[in-house]
Amino acid sequence: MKGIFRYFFRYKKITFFILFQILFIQLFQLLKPWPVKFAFDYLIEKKNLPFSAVGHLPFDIQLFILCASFVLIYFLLGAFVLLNNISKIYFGNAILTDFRMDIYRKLQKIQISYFNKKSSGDIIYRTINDTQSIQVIATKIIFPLISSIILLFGIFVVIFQINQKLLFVFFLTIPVLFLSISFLNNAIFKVSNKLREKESKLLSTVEYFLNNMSIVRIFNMEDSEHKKFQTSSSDALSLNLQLNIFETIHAWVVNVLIALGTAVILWFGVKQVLSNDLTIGDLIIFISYLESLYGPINSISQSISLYYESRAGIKRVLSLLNENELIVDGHECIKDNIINCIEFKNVNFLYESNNLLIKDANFKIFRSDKVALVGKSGSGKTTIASLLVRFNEPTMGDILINDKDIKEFKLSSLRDSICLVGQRPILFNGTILENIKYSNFDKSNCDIDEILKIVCLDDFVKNLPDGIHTHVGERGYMLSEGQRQRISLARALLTNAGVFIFDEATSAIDINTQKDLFENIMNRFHDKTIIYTTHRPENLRYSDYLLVIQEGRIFKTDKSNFKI
Ligand SMILES: Nc1ncnc2c1ncn2[C@@H]1O[C@H](COP(=O)(O)OP(=O)(O)OP(=O)(O)O)[C@@H](O)[C@H]1O
Repeated sequence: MKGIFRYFFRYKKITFFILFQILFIQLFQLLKPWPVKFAFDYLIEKKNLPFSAVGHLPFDIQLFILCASFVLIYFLLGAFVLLNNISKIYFGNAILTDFRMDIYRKLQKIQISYFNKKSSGDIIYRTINDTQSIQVIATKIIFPLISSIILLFGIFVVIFQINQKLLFVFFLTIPVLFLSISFLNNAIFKVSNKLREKESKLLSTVEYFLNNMSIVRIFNMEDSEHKKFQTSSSDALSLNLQLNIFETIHAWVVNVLIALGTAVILWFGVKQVLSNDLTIGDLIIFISYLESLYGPINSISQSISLYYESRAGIKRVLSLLNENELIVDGHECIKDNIINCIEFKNVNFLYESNNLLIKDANFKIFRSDKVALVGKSGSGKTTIASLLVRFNEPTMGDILINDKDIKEFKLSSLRDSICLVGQRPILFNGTILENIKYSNFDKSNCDIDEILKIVCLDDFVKNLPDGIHTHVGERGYMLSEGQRQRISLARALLTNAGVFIFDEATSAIDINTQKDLFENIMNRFHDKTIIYTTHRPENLRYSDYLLVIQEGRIFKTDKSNFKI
């Protein structure tokens, strides 16, 4: 929990402002029944009010002042509550935003392999839902708890001053009220937690169907998916019903308990009034305070349940924040994105709990080399590519860029200089142009038309009704896989990187187009270093030499000596 208090300290001023408002709100809460008390104990008894400033004024003026102060108390109370709510909403949202931003920044720094181990749903849930616990802790636990303690304390002080004999009734009422409310609150929390689980299950059922629609249809699983949805829906419905019943019972029990407490106060109070130990006005204050006991007691009981619930959420978020599979940023820049030499020095790599995948890799790649990285499926080609852009770190050994440890370079500079195009093209829901321009277009030496020609997309784009402004749909699904791959390539080639890595980036493109594409790229970018992985023998010819991965070992060989 300590980890979250620093977020509170960031907003010290507003925290004190809220505490100041709470103090005034509780003061006005305590003052609420007092004008009525003075009306009964003084004016109705034809006595002057016991305040020197107003006690000598005519009766009507005194009555008017009493009525006006009654209205004024409610007016000021409302104004402070309004101010307090606005401040709390601002405060809660500000710390929530900070908390989420820290998580998001952290996510951007964690090694990519971490995300392969975790479900993305879990990470999204932690980032969006679990983080809300900090807002709950601030606005629904800490501040209400402070308000309730102040109010309870104030009530005790006032009652103690008026009549100590009746204080025992309060002592009796509070534990009974607290235990009953806590019992019911617990039941409500349990049901509402279950309801939330069911609702999130409902959401994942729909999400699963949307993401896997074709598989569901191919294997005729519609009925089974529909059943899953139906079960979660009816579970959610019955839990909703239970929740409403519990909430109604809660209100009912609280009202009855307060009525019981009031009855006891009336019993003893009336007797004391008759024996002149208590005034009618004091009795009114007692009854009014008894009613206002419900608010703080309910709030304390809710705070306890909420605390346990939020603690679980906060723990989950903090475990993400404390994740140490971090990629630490360096300080150096790669001048003009020029990489003269990439060197692997005794590099070993293994994914957590797997066998050593890369064993003692030693090789150098020089500026403008064209390198084919080959090896059978699962041999570690993509892994080598991911090490070069620091998506993952070597388990042992060093990667040197221009004779310096890769870790010394700023990640942004490294990734400006080495551009990776992965196996699966990733497009956004936008136009072809927007997708291509996602890269650092302003720094490019090429223009869009030239790049479209290089990746053999010019004719295709020209024939589209909206040309380059055609929308590609969600994840680019309105295009073929080969077209998506070529847009991904165009996006990369528009950068001013010194090294391009194409990880089977043309695997879905037909052989003839692929040939033109490779030739175009090798001609236009002859001065750049190009590393590409491939399973197609005909692609080897574009390389100067091969890097072959075999059983974890990497060796350099001439393309004529190698057969895929
Ligand atoms: N995040 C991960 N966690 C654990 N193991 C992984 C992870 N990513 C890849 N692997 C394993 O590492 C090995 C190498 O994977 P990699 O993707 O580098 O192979 P590849 O040579 O590129 O294969 P392909 O030619 O099929 O694309 C595989 O056995 C794979 O199962």
